[in-house]
Amino acid sequence: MHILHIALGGCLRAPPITYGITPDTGGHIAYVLGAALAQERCPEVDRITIVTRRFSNERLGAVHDQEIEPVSDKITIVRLGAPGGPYCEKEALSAQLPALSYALRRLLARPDYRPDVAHVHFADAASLALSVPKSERIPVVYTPHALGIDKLHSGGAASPALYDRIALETCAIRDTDALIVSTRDEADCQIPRYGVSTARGKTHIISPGVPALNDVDAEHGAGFLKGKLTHPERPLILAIARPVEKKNLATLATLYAQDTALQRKANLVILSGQHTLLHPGTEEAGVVSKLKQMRARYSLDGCFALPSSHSPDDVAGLYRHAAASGGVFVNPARHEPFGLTLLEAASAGLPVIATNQGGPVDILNRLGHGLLVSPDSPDALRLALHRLLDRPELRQHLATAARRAAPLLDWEAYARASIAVYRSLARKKHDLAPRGFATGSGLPLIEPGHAALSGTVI
Ligand SMILES: O=c1ccn([C@@H]2O[C@H](COP(=O)(O)OP(=O)(O)O[C@H]3O[C@H](CO)[C@@H](O)[C@H](O)[C@H]3O)[C@@H](O)[C@H]2O)c(=O)[nH]1
Ligand SMILES: O=P(O)(O)OC[C@H]1O[C@](O)(CO)[C@@H](O)[C@@H]1O
Repeated sequence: MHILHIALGGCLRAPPITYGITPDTGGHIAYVLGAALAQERCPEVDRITIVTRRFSNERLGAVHDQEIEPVSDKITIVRLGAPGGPYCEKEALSAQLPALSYALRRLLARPDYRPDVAHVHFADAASLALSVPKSERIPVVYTPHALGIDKLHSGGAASPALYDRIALETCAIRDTDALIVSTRDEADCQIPRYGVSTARGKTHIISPGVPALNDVDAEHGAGFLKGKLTHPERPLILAIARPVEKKNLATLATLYAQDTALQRKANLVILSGQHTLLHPGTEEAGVVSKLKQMRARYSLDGCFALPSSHSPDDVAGLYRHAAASGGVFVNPARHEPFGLTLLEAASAGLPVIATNQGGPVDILNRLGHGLLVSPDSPDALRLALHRLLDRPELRQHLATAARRAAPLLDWEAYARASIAVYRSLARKKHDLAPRGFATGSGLPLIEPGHAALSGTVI
Protein backbone atom coordinates (compact mmCIF):
# COMPACT_ATOMS: atom_id res chain seq x y z
CA MET A 1 0.00 0.00 0.00
CA HIS A 2 1.21 3.49 -0.85
CA ILE A 3 -0.27 6.15 1.50
CA LEU A 4 -0.22 9.82 0.62
CA HIS A 5 -0.58 12.32 3.48
CA ILE A 6 -1.13 15.96 2.48
CA ALA A 7 -0.62 18.77 5.02
CA LEU A 8 0.16 22.26 3.76
CA GLY A 9 0.31 24.39 6.92
CA GLY A 10 3.31 25.11 9.13
CA CYS A 11 6.88 23.88 8.90
CA LEU A 12 6.63 20.18 8.18
CA ARG A 13 9.97 18.40 8.04
CA ALA A 14 11.66 15.23 9.25
CA PRO A 15 11.87 15.23 13.08
CA PRO A 16 12.93 16.92 15.27
CA ILE A 17 10.27 19.60 14.76
CA THR A 18 10.57 22.99 16.41
CA TYR A 19 6.96 23.31 17.59
CA GLY A 20 5.79 26.86 17.89
CA ILE A 21 8.38 28.13 15.37
CA THR A 22 5.35 29.54 13.49
CA PRO A 23 1.74 29.69 14.68
CA ASP A 24 0.84 26.85 12.31
CA THR A 25 3.59 24.51 13.48
CA GLY A 26 1.81 22.54 16.15
CA GLY A 27 -0.48 19.60 16.75
CA HIS A 28 -1.36 18.61 13.20
CA ILE A 29 2.31 18.12 12.37
CA ALA A 30 2.81 15.96 15.46
CA TYR A 31 -0.25 14.00 14.29
CA VAL A 32 0.89 13.48 10.66
CA LEU A 33 4.38 12.36 11.67
CA GLY A 34 3.10 10.14 14.51
CA ALA A 35 0.60 8.52 12.14
CA ALA A 36 3.11 7.98 9.33
CA LEU A 37 5.83 6.59 11.60
CA ALA A 38 3.33 4.07 13.03
CA GLN A 39 1.77 3.20 9.66
CA GLU A 40 5.15 2.39 8.13
CA ARG A 41 5.55 -0.39 10.70
CA CYS A 42 2.46 -2.18 9.33
CA PRO A 43 3.57 -4.96 6.98
CA GLU A 44 1.03 -4.07 4.26
CA VAL A 45 2.46 -0.55 3.93
CA ASP A 46 5.14 -0.30 1.25
CA ARG A 47 5.54 3.41 1.09
CA ILE A 48 4.33 6.72 2.58
CA THR A 49 4.63 10.08 0.85
CA ILE A 50 3.96 13.22 2.89
CA VAL A 51 3.15 16.13 0.62
CA THR A 52 3.59 19.63 1.94
CA ARG A 53 4.49 22.97 0.36
CA ARG A 54 7.84 24.37 -0.57
CA PHE A 55 9.09 27.76 0.63
CA SER A 56 12.32 29.54 1.22
CA ASN A 57 13.00 31.08 4.60
CA GLU A 58 16.42 30.94 6.17
CA ARG A 59 15.09 31.52 9.67
CA LEU A 60 12.74 28.52 9.36
CA GLY A 61 15.35 26.23 7.79
CA ALA A 62 16.81 25.60 4.34
CA VAL A 63 15.17 22.17 4.22
CA HIS A 64 11.77 23.73 3.43
CA ASP A 65 13.09 24.73 0.01
CA GLN A 66 14.18 21.16 -0.71
CA GLU A 67 11.80 19.23 -2.98
CA ILE A 68 12.47 15.77 -1.57
CA GLU A 69 13.38 14.96 2.03
CA PRO A 70 13.73 11.34 3.12
CA VAL A 71 12.36 10.64 6.62
CA SER A 72 12.95 6.89 6.85
CA ASP A 73 13.20 3.85 4.56
CA LYS A 74 9.50 4.02 3.69
CA ILE A 75 8.62 7.69 4.34
CA THR A 76 9.50 10.62 2.08
CA ILE A 77 8.43 14.27 2.27
CA VAL A 78 7.71 15.84 -1.13
CA ARG A 79 7.34 19.63 -1.32
CA LEU A 80 5.10 21.20 -3.95
CA GLY A 81 5.67 24.60 -5.48
CA ALA A 82 8.37 26.64 -7.11
CA PRO A 83 11.72 27.10 -5.33
CA GLY A 84 12.26 30.36 -3.46
CA GLY A 85 8.62 31.15 -2.60
CA PRO A 86 7.77 32.93 0.69
CA TYR A 87 6.43 31.23 3.83
CA CYS A 88 2.85 32.18 4.61
CA GLU A 89 0.38 31.34 7.36
CA LYS A 90 -2.53 29.10 6.47
CA GLU A 91 -4.92 32.08 6.26
CA ALA A 92 -2.83 33.45 3.38
CA LEU A 93 -2.48 30.15 1.56
CA SER A 94 -5.71 30.30 -0.44
CA ALA A 95 -4.09 32.31 -3.25
CA GLN A 96 -1.59 29.49 -3.72
CA LEU A 97 -4.11 26.64 -3.82
CA PRO A 98 -4.65 26.59 -7.62
CA ALA A 99 -0.89 26.35 -8.25
CA LEU A 100 -0.48 23.71 -5.54
CA SER A 101 -3.41 21.70 -6.97
CA TYR A 102 -1.77 21.77 -10.38
CA ALA A 103 1.53 20.64 -8.88
CA LEU A 104 -0.22 17.77 -7.07
CA ARG A 105 -1.96 16.62 -10.24
CA ARG A 106 1.38 16.59 -12.03
CA LEU A 107 2.95 14.59 -9.23
CA LEU A 108 0.14 12.04 -9.25
CA ALA A 109 0.34 11.72 -13.03
CA ARG A 110 3.78 10.17 -12.59
CA PRO A 111 3.43 6.37 -12.61
CA ASP A 112 5.83 6.06 -9.65
CA TYR A 113 3.58 8.37 -7.55
CA ARG A 114 0.25 6.63 -7.82
CA PRO A 115 -0.87 6.16 -4.19
CA ASP A 116 -3.74 3.99 -2.96
CA VAL A 117 -5.24 6.62 -0.68
CA ALA A 118 -4.80 10.32 0.13
CA HIS A 119 -5.20 11.28 3.79
CA VAL A 120 -5.60 15.06 3.88
CA HIS A 121 -5.08 17.27 6.92
CA PHE A 122 -7.11 20.54 6.99
CA ALA A 123 -9.54 21.58 4.25
CA ASP A 124 -6.93 23.31 2.07
CA ALA A 125 -5.21 19.96 1.61
CA ALA A 126 -8.61 18.37 0.88
CA SER A 127 -9.21 20.89 -1.91
CA LEU A 128 -5.97 19.78 -3.57
CA ALA A 129 -6.85 16.08 -3.49
CA LEU A 130 -10.40 16.80 -4.65
CA SER A 131 -9.14 18.79 -7.63
CA VAL A 132 -7.95 15.54 -9.22
CA PRO A 133 -10.51 14.60 -11.91
CA LYS A 134 -13.08 12.13 -10.58
CA SER A 135 -12.18 9.38 -13.03
CA GLU A 136 -8.56 9.38 -11.80
CA ARG A 137 -9.25 10.12 -8.18
CA ILE A 138 -7.87 8.01 -5.38
CA PRO A 139 -9.98 7.70 -2.19
CA VAL A 140 -9.64 10.80 -0.01
CA VAL A 141 -9.76 10.68 3.80
CA TYR A 142 -10.11 14.00 5.62
CA THR A 143 -8.94 14.86 9.15
CA PRO A 144 -10.01 18.44 10.04
CA HIS A 145 -7.79 18.94 13.19
CA ALA A 146 -9.44 22.31 13.88
CA LEU A 147 -12.61 23.69 12.36
CA GLY A 148 -13.42 27.31 11.52
CA ILE A 149 -17.00 26.99 12.70
CA ASP A 150 -15.78 26.22 16.22
CA LYS A 151 -13.53 29.23 16.13
CA LEU A 152 -16.63 31.28 15.35
CA HIS A 153 -18.66 29.59 18.11
CA SER A 154 -15.94 30.15 20.69
CA GLY A 155 -15.78 33.88 20.08
CA GLY A 156 -13.40 34.11 17.10
CA ALA A 157 -13.74 37.29 15.04
CA ALA A 158 -16.03 36.79 12.04
CA SER A 159 -14.05 37.69 8.92
CA PRO A 160 -14.33 36.97 5.19
CA ALA A 161 -11.29 34.67 5.53
CA LEU A 162 -13.01 32.67 8.28
CA TYR A 163 -16.17 32.31 6.17
CA ASP A 164 -14.03 31.17 3.20
CA ARG A 165 -12.40 28.61 5.45
CA ILE A 166 -15.80 27.34 6.62
CA ALA A 167 -16.93 27.04 2.97
CA LEU A 168 -13.82 25.02 2.12
CA GLU A 169 -14.41 22.81 5.17
CA THR A 170 -18.01 22.23 4.12
CA CYS A 171 -16.80 20.98 0.70
CA ALA A 172 -14.19 18.80 2.36
CA ILE A 173 -16.79 17.21 4.66
CA ARG A 174 -19.22 16.73 1.77
CA ASP A 175 -16.88 15.53 -0.97
CA THR A 176 -14.21 13.40 0.67
CA ASP A 177 -14.80 9.65 0.95
CA ALA A 178 -14.33 9.38 4.71
CA LEU A 179 -13.45 11.44 7.73
CA ILE A 180 -11.12 10.36 10.50
CA VAL A 181 -11.63 12.43 13.65
CA SER A 182 -10.09 12.04 17.08
CA THR A 183 -13.08 12.29 19.40
CA ARG A 184 -16.82 11.78 19.70
CA ASP A 185 -17.15 15.52 20.35
CA GLU A 186 -15.79 16.23 16.87
CA ALA A 187 -18.12 13.62 15.35
CA ASP A 188 -21.26 14.48 17.32
CA CYS A 189 -20.95 18.24 17.86
CA GLN A 190 -18.28 19.86 15.69
CA ILE A 191 -18.88 18.21 12.26
CA PRO A 192 -22.73 18.31 12.41
CA ARG A 193 -22.58 22.12 12.65
CA TYR A 194 -21.75 22.04 8.92
CA GLY A 195 -25.14 20.52 8.09
CA VAL A 196 -23.76 17.89 5.68
CA SER A 197 -26.19 15.00 6.05
CA THR A 198 -23.83 12.39 4.56
CA ALA A 199 -21.12 13.08 7.13
CA ARG A 200 -22.53 10.74 9.76
CA GLY A 201 -22.18 7.55 7.77
CA LYS A 202 -18.58 8.14 6.79
CA THR A 203 -17.02 9.51 9.98
CA HIS A 204 -14.61 7.25 11.86
CA ILE A 205 -13.46 8.10 15.36
CA ILE A 206 -9.88 6.96 15.81
CA SER A 207 -7.89 8.35 18.68
CA PRO A 208 -4.35 9.36 17.74
CA GLY A 209 -1.44 8.08 19.79
CA VAL A 210 0.68 10.29 21.94
CA PRO A 211 3.51 12.21 20.24
CA ALA A 212 6.61 10.39 21.51
CA LEU A 213 8.35 12.40 24.21
CA ASN A 214 12.13 12.55 23.84
CA ASP A 215 14.13 10.27 26.06
CA VAL A 216 15.22 12.71 28.76
CA ASP A 217 14.39 12.55 32.46
CA ALA A 218 12.91 14.92 35.03
CA GLU A 219 16.42 16.19 35.83
CA HIS A 220 16.60 17.69 32.36
CA GLY A 221 13.40 19.65 33.04
CA ALA A 222 14.75 20.84 36.41
CA GLY A 223 17.99 21.90 34.67
CA PHE A 224 16.05 23.81 32.02
CA LEU A 225 14.41 25.90 34.77
CA LYS A 226 17.67 26.45 36.71
CA GLY A 227 17.96 30.04 37.89
CA LYS A 228 14.41 30.89 36.81
CA LEU A 229 12.60 30.09 40.09
CA THR A 230 13.25 31.16 43.68
CA HIS A 231 11.78 27.95 45.17
CA PRO A 232 12.49 25.30 42.54
CA GLU A 233 11.45 22.54 44.98
CA ARG A 234 7.78 23.55 44.77
CA PRO A 235 5.36 21.62 42.50
CA LEU A 236 4.92 22.89 38.96
CA ILE A 237 1.75 24.12 37.30
CA LEU A 238 2.69 23.54 33.67
CA ALA A 239 0.98 24.77 30.49
CA ILE A 240 2.26 24.14 26.95
CA ALA A 241 0.36 25.70 24.05
CA ARG A 242 0.86 27.86 20.98
CA PRO A 243 0.48 31.55 21.91
CA VAL A 244 -2.98 32.11 20.44
CA GLU A 245 -5.95 33.72 22.22
CA LYS A 246 -8.15 30.63 22.11
CA LYS A 247 -5.64 28.71 24.25
CA ASN A 248 -6.65 31.14 27.02
CA LEU A 249 -3.24 31.23 28.71
CA ALA A 250 -3.85 34.76 30.04
CA THR A 251 -6.69 33.46 32.23
CA LEU A 252 -4.33 30.99 33.88
CA ALA A 253 -1.62 33.65 34.34
CA THR A 254 -4.13 36.17 35.75
CA LEU A 255 -5.65 33.87 38.32
CA TYR A 256 -2.16 32.80 39.40
CA ALA A 257 -1.01 36.42 39.64
CA GLN A 258 -3.97 37.31 41.85
CA ASP A 259 -3.69 34.35 44.23
CA THR A 260 -0.71 34.61 46.58
CA ALA A 261 -1.68 31.36 48.34
CA LEU A 262 -1.39 29.55 45.02
CA GLN A 263 2.00 31.17 44.38
CA ARG A 264 3.23 29.81 47.74
CA LYS A 265 2.04 26.31 46.85
CA ALA A 266 3.38 25.98 43.30
CA ASN A 267 5.40 27.62 40.54
CA LEU A 268 3.82 28.40 37.18
CA VAL A 269 5.64 27.51 33.94
CA ILE A 270 4.16 28.43 30.57
CA LEU A 271 5.85 27.22 27.37
CA SER A 272 4.29 29.11 24.52
CA GLY A 273 6.16 29.24 21.25
CA GLN A 274 9.63 30.51 20.45
CA HIS A 275 9.40 34.17 21.48
CA THR A 276 12.34 35.49 19.50
CA LEU A 277 10.73 34.27 16.27
CA LEU A 278 7.45 36.12 16.77
CA HIS A 279 6.57 39.08 14.58
CA PRO A 280 5.43 42.28 16.32
CA GLY A 281 1.77 43.06 15.76
CA THR A 282 0.69 39.42 15.38
CA GLU A 283 -1.81 37.64 17.65
CA GLU A 284 1.01 35.42 18.93
CA ALA A 285 3.29 38.34 19.83
CA GLY A 286 0.30 39.97 21.59
CA VAL A 287 -0.38 36.88 23.72
CA VAL A 288 3.27 36.57 24.78
CA SER A 289 3.51 40.26 25.56
CA LYS A 290 0.36 40.07 27.72
CA LEU A 291 1.88 37.17 29.69
CA LYS A 292 5.14 39.09 30.17
CA GLN A 293 3.27 42.19 31.33
CA MET A 294 1.32 40.11 33.84
CA ARG A 295 4.53 38.66 35.25
CA ALA A 296 6.13 42.11 35.55
CA ARG A 297 3.04 43.85 36.95
CA TYR A 298 2.64 41.35 39.78
CA SER A 299 6.43 40.88 40.33
CA LEU A 300 6.24 37.15 39.68
CA ASP A 301 9.78 36.69 38.34
CA GLY A 302 10.71 34.12 40.97
CA CYS A 303 7.62 31.91 40.65
CA PHE A 304 6.33 32.31 37.09
CA ALA A 305 8.70 31.11 34.34
CA LEU A 306 7.97 32.01 30.73
CA PRO A 307 10.95 30.54 28.82
CA SER A 308 11.60 32.37 25.57
CA SER A 309 12.66 29.26 23.65
CA HIS A 310 12.63 25.50 24.10
CA SER A 311 13.56 22.28 22.34
CA PRO A 312 11.68 18.94 22.20
CA ASP A 313 14.03 17.69 24.96
CA ASP A 314 12.93 20.60 27.17
CA VAL A 315 9.25 19.79 26.57
CA ALA A 316 9.75 16.13 27.53
CA GLY A 317 11.90 17.07 30.53
CA LEU A 318 9.32 19.57 31.78
CA TYR A 319 6.40 17.12 31.63
CA ARG A 320 8.47 14.61 33.63
CA HIS A 321 9.76 17.22 36.06
CA ALA A 322 6.21 18.51 36.64
CA ALA A 323 5.10 14.92 37.40
CA ALA A 324 8.05 14.31 39.76
CA SER A 325 7.41 17.61 41.55
CA GLY A 326 3.81 16.64 42.42
CA GLY A 327 2.48 19.19 39.96
CA VAL A 328 -0.25 19.43 37.35
CA PHE A 329 -0.64 20.19 33.64
CA VAL A 330 -3.26 22.80 32.71
CA ASN A 331 -4.94 23.28 29.34
CA PRO A 332 -7.25 26.28 29.84
CA ALA A 333 -8.31 26.51 26.13
CA ARG A 334 -11.70 28.08 25.38
CA HIS A 335 -12.23 25.23 22.97
CA GLU A 336 -9.86 22.40 22.05
CA PRO A 337 -10.67 20.27 18.99
CA PHE A 338 -8.70 17.36 20.50
CA GLY A 339 -5.79 18.09 22.86
CA LEU A 340 -2.56 16.18 22.20
CA THR A 341 -0.89 17.83 25.20
CA LEU A 342 -3.29 16.01 27.55
CA LEU A 343 -2.01 12.72 26.12
CA GLU A 344 1.59 13.88 26.46
CA ALA A 345 0.96 14.73 30.13
CA ALA A 346 -0.63 11.30 30.68
CA SER A 347 2.35 9.56 29.13
CA ALA A 348 4.58 11.37 31.66
CA GLY A 349 2.31 10.32 34.57
CA LEU A 350 1.15 13.92 35.10
CA PRO A 351 -2.45 14.74 36.20
CA VAL A 352 -4.24 17.45 34.24
CA ILE A 353 -6.89 20.14 34.52
CA ALA A 354 -8.60 20.95 31.22
CA THR A 355 -11.70 22.75 30.06
CA ASN A 356 -14.98 21.02 29.30
CA GLN A 357 -15.17 22.21 25.68
CA GLY A 358 -14.30 19.79 22.90
CA GLY A 359 -11.82 16.92 22.83
CA PRO A 360 -10.67 17.08 26.49
CA VAL A 361 -14.10 15.80 27.62
CA ASP A 362 -13.57 12.58 25.62
CA ILE A 363 -9.93 12.27 26.61
CA LEU A 364 -10.60 12.63 30.33
CA ASN A 365 -13.59 10.29 30.21
CA ARG A 366 -11.36 7.70 28.62
CA LEU A 367 -8.16 8.16 30.60
CA GLY A 368 -9.53 9.56 33.87
CA HIS A 369 -6.32 11.42 34.71
CA GLY A 370 -7.73 14.84 35.54
CA LEU A 371 -10.43 17.36 36.27
CA LEU A 372 -12.60 19.36 33.87
CA VAL A 373 -13.64 22.97 34.48
CA SER A 374 -15.56 25.56 32.48
CA PRO A 375 -13.37 27.96 30.46
CA ASP A 376 -15.77 30.73 31.49
CA SER A 377 -14.99 30.32 35.17
CA PRO A 378 -11.45 31.28 36.24
CA ASP A 379 -12.66 30.60 39.77
CA ALA A 380 -13.42 26.98 38.95
CA LEU A 381 -9.91 26.59 37.54
CA ARG A 382 -8.41 28.24 40.64
CA LEU A 383 -10.36 25.95 42.98
CA ALA A 384 -9.41 22.86 40.95
CA LEU A 385 -5.73 23.84 41.21
CA HIS A 386 -5.97 24.24 44.99
CA ARG A 387 -7.88 20.96 45.26
CA LEU A 388 -5.23 19.04 43.36
CA LEU A 389 -2.29 20.63 45.13
CA ASP A 390 -3.86 20.27 48.60
CA ARG A 391 -4.98 16.66 48.29
CA PRO A 392 -2.05 14.33 47.67
CA GLU A 393 -4.38 11.30 47.61
CA LEU A 394 -6.45 12.83 44.76
CA ARG A 395 -3.27 13.75 42.88
CA GLN A 396 -1.91 10.27 43.41
CA HIS A 397 -5.14 8.71 42.16
CA LEU A 398 -5.03 10.82 38.97
CA ALA A 399 -1.30 10.20 38.46
CA THR A 400 -1.95 6.44 38.70
CA ALA A 401 -4.72 6.78 36.10
CA ALA A 402 -2.29 8.66 33.86
CA ARG A 403 0.32 5.92 34.17
CA ARG A 404 -2.28 3.19 33.55
CA ALA A 405 -3.41 5.04 30.42
CA ALA A 406 0.03 4.91 28.80
CA PRO A 407 -0.58 1.59 26.94
CA LEU A 408 -3.81 3.04 25.47
CA LEU A 409 -1.86 5.89 23.93
CA ASP A 410 0.01 3.82 21.42
CA TRP A 411 0.00 4.92 17.75
CA GLU A 412 -0.11 1.27 16.73
CA ALA A 413 -3.87 1.02 17.28
CA TYR A 414 -4.33 4.22 15.27
CA ALA A 415 -2.23 2.80 12.42
CA ARG A 416 -4.25 -0.44 12.29
CA ALA A 417 -7.62 1.34 12.38
CA SER A 418 -6.71 4.02 9.84
CA ILE A 419 -5.34 1.43 7.42
CA ALA A 420 -8.58 -0.57 7.79
CA VAL A 421 -10.48 2.57 6.74
CA TYR A 422 -8.16 3.11 3.76
CA ARG A 423 -8.60 -0.51 2.66
CA SER A 424 -12.37 -0.42 2.88
CA LEU A 425 -12.38 2.67 0.64
CA ALA A 426 -10.00 1.12 -1.85
CA ARG A 427 -12.28 -1.93 -1.97
CA LYS A 428 -15.35 0.25 -2.61
CA LYS A 429 -13.49 2.15 -5.31
CA HIS A 430 -12.36 -1.14 -6.85
CA ASP A 431 -15.97 -2.44 -6.89
CA LEU A 432 -17.21 0.74 -8.58
CA ALA A 433 -14.29 1.18 -10.96
CA PRO A 434 -14.74 0.70 -14.69
CA ARG A 435 -12.90 -2.29 -16.11
CA GLY A 436 -9.17 -1.74 -16.13
CA PHE A 437 -9.11 0.51 -13.01
CA ALA A 438 -6.09 -0.35 -10.93
CA THR A 439 -5.95 0.32 -7.19
CA GLY A 440 -2.24 1.06 -7.06
CA SER A 441 -0.33 -1.77 -5.47
CA GLY A 442 -3.41 -4.04 -5.22
CA LEU A 443 -4.46 -3.91 -1.60
CA PRO A 444 -5.37 -7.04 0.28
CA LEU A 445 -9.07 -6.64 1.05
CA ILE A 446 -10.60 -6.96 4.51
CA GLU A 447 -13.74 -8.57 5.79
CA PRO A 448 -16.77 -6.26 6.01
CA GLY A 449 -17.09 -4.69 9.44
CA HIS A 450 -13.41 -5.01 10.28
CA ALA A 451 -12.89 -1.23 10.26
CA ALA A 452 -15.69 -0.79 12.76
CA LEU A 453 -13.84 -2.99 15.25
CA SER A 454 -10.93 -0.63 15.51
CA GLY A 455 -12.51 2.73 14.92
CA THR A 456 -16.11 3.79 15.44
CA VAL A 457 -18.10 4.47 12.31
CA ILE A 458 -21.03 6.70 13.08
O1 LIG B 1 5.20 26.16 22.41
C1 LIG B 1 4.84 25.05 22.11
C2 LIG B 1 3.49 24.74 21.81
C3 LIG B 1 3.14 23.44 21.50
N1 LIG B 1 4.10 22.47 21.48
C4 LIG B 1 3.75 21.09 21.09
O2 LIG B 1 2.93 21.17 19.92
C5 LIG B 1 1.85 20.25 20.00
C6 LIG B 1 0.55 21.05 20.08
O3 LIG B 1 -0.55 20.24 20.18
P1 LIG B 1 -2.02 20.77 20.63
O4 LIG B 1 -1.86 21.82 21.69
O5 LIG B 1 -2.90 19.60 20.84
O6 LIG B 1 -2.53 21.47 19.39
P2 LIG B 1 -2.65 22.52 18.27
O7 LIG B 1 -1.29 22.95 17.87
O8 LIG B 1 -3.62 23.56 18.65
O9 LIG B 1 -3.27 21.54 17.13
C7 LIG B 1 -4.51 21.18 16.58
O10 LIG B 1 -4.34 19.81 16.12
C8 LIG B 1 -4.15 18.85 17.17
C9 LIG B 1 -3.98 17.48 16.49
O11 LIG B 1 -5.14 17.11 15.78
C10 LIG B 1 -5.28 18.84 18.19
O12 LIG B 1 -4.91 18.04 19.30
C11 LIG B 1 -5.58 20.26 18.68
O13 LIG B 1 -6.76 20.24 19.50
C12 LIG B 1 -5.73 21.23 17.49
O14 LIG B 1 -5.94 22.57 17.96
C13 LIG B 1 2.09 19.42 21.23
O15 LIG B 1 2.85 18.31 20.85
C14 LIG B 1 2.91 20.36 22.14
O16 LIG B 1 3.73 19.69 23.07
C15 LIG B 1 5.41 22.75 21.77
O17 LIG B 1 6.28 21.89 21.76
N2 LIG B 1 5.73 24.04 22.10
O1 LIG C 1 -6.70 28.09 15.42
P1 LIG C 1 -7.01 27.51 14.08
O2 LIG C 1 -7.01 28.52 13.01
O3 LIG C 1 -8.19 26.62 14.09
O4 LIG C 1 -5.79 26.59 13.72
C1 LIG C 1 -5.39 25.52 14.48
C2 LIG C 1 -3.93 25.39 14.37
O5 LIG C 1 -3.53 24.18 14.91
C3 LIG C 1 -2.56 23.61 14.10
O6 LIG C 1 -3.08 22.40 13.67
C4 LIG C 1 -1.32 23.35 14.85
O7 LIG C 1 -0.51 22.55 14.13
C5 LIG C 1 -2.25 24.60 13.00
O8 LIG C 1 -1.97 24.11 11.78
C6 LIG C 1 -3.38 25.52 13.00
O9 LIG C 1 -2.90 26.79 12.73
